[in-house]
Amino acid sequence: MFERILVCGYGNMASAMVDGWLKSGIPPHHFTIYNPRPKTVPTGTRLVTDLPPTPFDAVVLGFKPHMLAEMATKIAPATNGATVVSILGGIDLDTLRRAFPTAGKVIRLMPNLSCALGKSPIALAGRNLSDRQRQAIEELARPLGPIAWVDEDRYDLVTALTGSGPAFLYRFIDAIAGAAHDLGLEREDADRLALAMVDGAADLAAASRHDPGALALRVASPGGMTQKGIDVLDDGNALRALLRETLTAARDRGVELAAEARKISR
Ligand SMILES: NC(=O)C1=CN([C@@H]2O[C@H](COP(=O)(O)OP(=O)(O)OC[C@H]3O[C@@H](n4cnc5c(N)ncnc54)[C@H](O)[C@@H]3O)[C@@H](O)[C@H]2O)C=CC1
Ligand SMILES: O=C(O)[C@@H]1CCC=N1
Repeated sequence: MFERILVCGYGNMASAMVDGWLKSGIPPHHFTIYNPRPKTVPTGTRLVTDLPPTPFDAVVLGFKPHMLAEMATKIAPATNGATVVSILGGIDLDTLRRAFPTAGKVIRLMPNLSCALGKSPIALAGRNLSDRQRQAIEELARPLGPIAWVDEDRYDLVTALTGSGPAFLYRFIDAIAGAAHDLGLEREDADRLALAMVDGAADLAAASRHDPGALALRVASPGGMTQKGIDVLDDGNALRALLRETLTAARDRGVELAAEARKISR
């Protein structure tokens, strides 16, 4: 169990994680938040703009990948013997280990913004972990959403699907509402209706014993309206091909980020 947790970099993602942890009942005094620019942090957590000399059980890396080299030097003392938990897109375990040679274990943890609700899929990767270490990581990750240990060779793909995925889905919601507006709905009404539709449809799919492919068929009456729309999405496998391209581009950027970080950390 990690009790002294340092969160380095407190932006969109790290703050969503802290919100999720606090909502799950972890006491706020477990968290020290290190951000050079003062921020509003949840009551009971400690905000520092200089690193304290006290030891930590876990250090969460919540800054941008390109800052790794600079941050590794800066926060090295805090990582001594601690478990380093990285949410940095693309950055692999070897690079993290080189950046934090005195850390206990280094772990990759890929969340998304739904952490704040405890509903983010959490991808984990780490090496040579004892059962106890694995358990401690899982205990930290579980309040944020359902966890999955992932082989590192698939980690960037999983990141594209679950870490970047909300952005793709938000674009879809925006696009379907925009399309309805183009065709005559007030934009505000289209936005509200599209979001409510996605909310209900996702809840239903999560609760259903049918997979989304089968659910689509339950919506589409033969010869009806929905099927005509599905035919457009399916024409030439258009939607699937577009999403394959989308995931490939995101995944491959992870490979580039890793290569850039390797150059710097040598
Ligand atoms: N935004 C998202 O949905 C997801 C982001 N990630 C990862 O999370 C990390 C952070 O991304 P975001 O939260 O989106 O970025 P962000 O820009 O919102 O947050 C970065 C934070 O780092 C802070 N920072 C800047 N210089 C610093 C320094 N010298 N020391 C400590 N903190 C410093 C900034 O003030 C800011 O609060 C990235 O590595 C990204 O790959 C991973 C999964 C999803
Ligand atoms: O865009 C990024 O690089 C990060 C990784 C997954 C989501 N945000």
